[in-house]
Amino acid sequence: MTTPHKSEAEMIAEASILSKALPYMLRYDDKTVVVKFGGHAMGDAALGKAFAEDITLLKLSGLNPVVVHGGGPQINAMLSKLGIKSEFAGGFRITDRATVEVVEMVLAGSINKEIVQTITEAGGRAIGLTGKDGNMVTVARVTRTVVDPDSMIERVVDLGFVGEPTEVRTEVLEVLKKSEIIPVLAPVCAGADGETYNVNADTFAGAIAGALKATRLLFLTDVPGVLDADKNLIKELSRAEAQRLIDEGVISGGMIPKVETCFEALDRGVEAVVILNGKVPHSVLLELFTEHGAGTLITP
Ligand SMILES: Nc1ncnc2c1ncn2[C@@H]1O[C@H](COP(=O)(O)OP(=O)(O)O)[C@@H](O)[C@H]1O
Ligand SMILES: CC(=O)N[C@@H](CCC(=O)OP(=O)(O)O)C(=O)O
Repeated sequence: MTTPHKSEAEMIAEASILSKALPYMLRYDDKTVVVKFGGHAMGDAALGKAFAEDITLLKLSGLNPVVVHGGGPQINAMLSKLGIKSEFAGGFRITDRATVEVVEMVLAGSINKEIVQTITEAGGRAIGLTGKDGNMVTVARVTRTVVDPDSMIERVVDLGFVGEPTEVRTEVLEVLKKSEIIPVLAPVCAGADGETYNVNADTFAGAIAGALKATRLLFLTDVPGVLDADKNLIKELSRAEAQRLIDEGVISGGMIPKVETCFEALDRGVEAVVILNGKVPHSVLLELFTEHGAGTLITP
């Protein structure tokens, strides 16, 4: 392949674009950014490669990126292949013993290692871990209260082996921060009862970002951000508006734990959270290293 000849003006224009990243690199130098890569944003090899390149570039630029991944659609595909039925309540998968085994296999086994490998191919160094490793995240069993938007009747749902982080130990992540290695975390954790728990990846990312007092928590999903009833992007979302949209059913499904996590993470000391479209190539770089902030910004 031959590189097309470029004029001096074109080369200067390229250098000028690169130099525009400098103020952002200085702003985020040594800062922790937790990036949650949702299962809906994955699936396309080119997008995965662009994501891995962005994460590698962040680490080499002096930031401390921590990747948390989901894999809901991939778990669905494996469960249906195995003939196991699955249901959600309030955005959380109702998880019996057979399901939690599949969740661990898909998240910690295939998806985690695939992301690690893609980062390696991009020139970075990554290590795949779950909440169990280094006793990083312990969880307690949760139930979920679901409100029917038509009748407004509340019911409590037992979710089975679904956990909520109760304690986060950051030692391993602190060691990795000082190294060249990027942590890639799968939201599978142990409970104090010795059982394995399925943790929603958004909830897990929020707990990690809170414990690390991250400067930014980015949620990469498959929509431009939080949308209103007319499907328009909400550029900045307040706590009161989020609650109203959840109560009205405008925010539903997987967007509920995402939005709830945003506010919990801010309460724990995260500076700002952004929900953005991970289907846009290099969305992480665009969000952090350019002035083109996209998506829904959530600040205290
Ligand atoms: N108000 C809303 N704005 C945007 N997306 C919403 C809203 N309510 C529900 N959703 C759904 O939330 C989905 C994103 O959450 P989720 O399915 O958990 O994705 P991910 O795998 O990225 O975590 C969107 O694809 C959309 O279908
Ligand atoms: C309890 C619960 O719902 N766990 C999720 C874990 C994966 C996840 O959250 O993946 P996404 O980020 O792609 O949605 C699940 O079983 O689907």
